[in-house]
Amino acid sequence: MMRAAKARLAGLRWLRLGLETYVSLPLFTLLLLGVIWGAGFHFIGNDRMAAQAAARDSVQELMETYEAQVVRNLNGIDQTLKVIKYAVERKGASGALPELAEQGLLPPGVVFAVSIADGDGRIVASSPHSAMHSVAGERYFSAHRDSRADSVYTSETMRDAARDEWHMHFTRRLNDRDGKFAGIAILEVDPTYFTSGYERSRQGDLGMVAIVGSDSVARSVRIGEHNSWGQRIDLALWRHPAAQPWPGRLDGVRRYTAARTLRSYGLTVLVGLAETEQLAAFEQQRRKYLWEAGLASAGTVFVMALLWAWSWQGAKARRRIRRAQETYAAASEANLDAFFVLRAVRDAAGVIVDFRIASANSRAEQMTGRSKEDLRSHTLCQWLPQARSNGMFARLAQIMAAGGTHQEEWRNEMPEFKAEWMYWQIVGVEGGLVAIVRDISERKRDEARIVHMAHHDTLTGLPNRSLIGDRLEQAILLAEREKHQLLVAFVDLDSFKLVNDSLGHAAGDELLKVVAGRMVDCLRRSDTVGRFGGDEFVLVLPQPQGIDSGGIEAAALLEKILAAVVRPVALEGQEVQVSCSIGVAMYPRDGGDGGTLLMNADAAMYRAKELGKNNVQFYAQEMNASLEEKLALMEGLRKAVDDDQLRLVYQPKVDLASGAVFGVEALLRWHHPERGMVRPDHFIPLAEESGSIVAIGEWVLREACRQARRWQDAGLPPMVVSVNVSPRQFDDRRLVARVADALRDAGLEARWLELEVTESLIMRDVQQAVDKMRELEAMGIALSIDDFGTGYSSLAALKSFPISRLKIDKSFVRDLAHSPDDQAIARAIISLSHQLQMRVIAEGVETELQRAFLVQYGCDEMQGYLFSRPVPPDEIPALLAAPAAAA
Ligand SMILES: Nc1nc2c(ncn2[C@@H]2O[C@H](COP(=O)(O)O[C@H]3[C@@H](O)[C@H](n4cnc5c(=O)[nH]c(N)nc54)O[C@@H]3COP(=O)(O)O)[C@@H](O)[C@H]2O)c(=O)[nH]1
Repeated sequence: MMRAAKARLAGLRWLRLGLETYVSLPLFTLLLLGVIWGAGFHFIGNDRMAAQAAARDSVQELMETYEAQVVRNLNGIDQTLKVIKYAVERKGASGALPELAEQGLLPPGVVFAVSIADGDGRIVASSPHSAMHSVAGERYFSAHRDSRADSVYTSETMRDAARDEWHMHFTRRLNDRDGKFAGIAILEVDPTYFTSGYERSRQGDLGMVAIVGSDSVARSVRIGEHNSWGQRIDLALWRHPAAQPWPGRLDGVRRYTAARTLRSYGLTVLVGLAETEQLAAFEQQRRKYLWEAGLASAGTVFVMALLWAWSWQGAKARRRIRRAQETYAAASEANLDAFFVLRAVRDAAGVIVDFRIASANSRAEQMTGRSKEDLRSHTLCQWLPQARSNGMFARLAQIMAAGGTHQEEWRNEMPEFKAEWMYWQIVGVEGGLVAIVRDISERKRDEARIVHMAHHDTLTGLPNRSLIGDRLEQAILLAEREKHQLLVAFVDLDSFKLVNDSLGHAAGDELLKVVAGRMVDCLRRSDTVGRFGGDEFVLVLPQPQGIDSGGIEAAALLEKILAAVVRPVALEGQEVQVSCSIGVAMYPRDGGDGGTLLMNADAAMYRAKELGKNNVQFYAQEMNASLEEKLALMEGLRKAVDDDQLRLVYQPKVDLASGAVFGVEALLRWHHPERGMVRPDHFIPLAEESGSIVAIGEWVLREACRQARRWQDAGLPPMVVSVNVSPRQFDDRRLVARVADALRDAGLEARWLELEVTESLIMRDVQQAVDKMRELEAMGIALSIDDFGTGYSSLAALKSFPISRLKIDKSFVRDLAHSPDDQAIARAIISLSHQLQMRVIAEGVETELQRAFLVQYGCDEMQGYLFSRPVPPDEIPALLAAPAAAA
């Protein structure tokens, strides 16, 4: 089966190949050439046979004529000899010739010479007269003498003593009355006499006539104008002439020949016509035929070559098109785009009136919900009637006229296509168009999403910094044109960091979303609220109501925002409360451009923070001074370490049970060259913000370790030195290495160093904090939690930390004597610490009441002005030497 199918396919392929003009044309050309040359050679053959037949007829005809002429001549000669014989026998030799001459019976002497020889061979009479001589030695004489035959003897062509010219002798025997030999009558004839009838017009230049004796010696031969004699001619060859010409030995020329024997004279007459001359006309005709066939062949080949080249180009083009079609079909089927091949439908005037759908691929079926057959059975405007009204048809017709490739994107409103956004590429092709159509709805949605994301904050969905800038610029332009004012407010959440650090980022994010929603609810649609970054928001209020009348309404709106933000938010199962500080700048009063307005609103916001947070401040010029101050401090901090402006003071830590100092906390001081002493509260947050805390923290660590070593070297009892570690320091990947370096360089054992980290710091990323703290613990370093109670530590998390000490924040200690809440908190922390097998220390202990309360509830240690303020290192030995504080 398979083989049969293969054979059928191969047959079809050959048939198709055969039908290709570029293949059949050469075959047809060969056939035509065959016909031309076949016909040519056929005609030539016919003409050759006719020419040969004619030549043979001519030679026969010539034979007849020449034979008759020769016979006539010979008969005349014989007649003359007979007359002479009669006259001699009647009158005797001397009287015969004059009488014959007188009677006019002698032939003309120009051609013939007549003589009579007696029985001894002596010439006894002659005409014209010749010298007496003897012919007794001649063969013709002896032949008659020896034979009684009464016949003519023909001699060879010869010359003799009597006559110098070549001549033939025709002789007859003379008898006396008794019948005895009495001599001979001789008639000498010029041999050319027998060939003088040669007609050049009939026989040509190479025709031949000859007479030959029975001895095969030629008596007279004429070929063209040339006469000769004496040659030996093989009469056997001549007597059986072939139908075809043959080359004679005389000159090698091929001739048609004929021969007749004249028995009574012992002669044979020969005629020959040269083949070249007889067939000359035919040869000319043959050449003409060959030329004609050659020309016809060249013409045919030329025309066919042109046709072949044209057809080859056509076949190549068709092959290219077929391959392109196959490629197109395969590609279009595999393509994710829909393909439509459209053929222009034109009216009688050639104007495009519609497009026929010539083909479509599978994707087109999916996109339109119609089968390919269904699509193909429609024109474009039958299928999409609205194509005429929505400009689609006109556009296609225009592209058809312009040619080339066109691409466009458009929002689809035609229900026939299942796509919201579409892209098409239209390519003009011969007689129509190819439309490649793609559903780009998804891409458009992505683009819109990306544009939205580029201009909106992903967390809150509010405009981001870039869009806020745009909106602000737009609002400024509008305000400038309309001569209105514009309000720009910088909103910063208070204590947001605390929430973020303690409850984690997810809770912080949730808080930001809630706060953002509340602010949006407070504003008009024409206002903008955007997230500037972190916990900072910006409000843009074009044409704020009431600004002109003292800003009462705008202020009320901002107060409303303050109130909305401060409302508690439920996060992680607990209620969290944050406030916000708002700074306001007005256009055009506080700035003419967006950058200035934002900067001034930011300065106002900082003033709001300084003034206790949770309030609104309108920008005043002097506010920028504090901003400048902040920048100046940051710049100064960067140089503080190198310029040796930092110092450490140490505050003792006292064991409540023994009253002994067991350790000190290192506290940083900055001796500013111009400002004097700057408190850590002022510069630590700036150092943290600018990143210089890492270098400063390392200096503190090294200096504290060196100081502890100095004290030990000075003979003081070894004690633990506590160093505060800020969040940024703690996040430093090299913290552990830095600590190890500081200990090694100072020569201090790790057990004399304690690191204090805040509760909020370690609760940001519990696992990372645990890992790092375990590394430090492994080195032998103690860890304590500073400011405990201000954050949101979970019991489970606390248990996982390698902490040896909790420090009750001084905010709970301050009112410990009077505040039942603080007392409860302090008691709870003390109890919790002990349950977790940790020691607990209270900071900020200033009074005996506070100390007494702490002692009563089991607090282990204390730190505060009650025992000592932070002091320079050289004062520590004296404090250690003082009597132990009363328990
Ligand atoms: N990361 C670092 N933080 C540091 C470093 N040095 C200090 N700090 C932190 O700065 C904050 C302010 O410190 P400071 O002004 O030194 O105040 C400390 C004490 O002077 C003060 N204190 C001590 N006893 C009392 C008291 O009885 N009453 C009272 N009103 N204040 C008192 O408390 C501060 C110590 O607090 P704490 O660290 O929580 O123990 C402060 O937060 C420092 O931590 C540093 O090198 N690195």
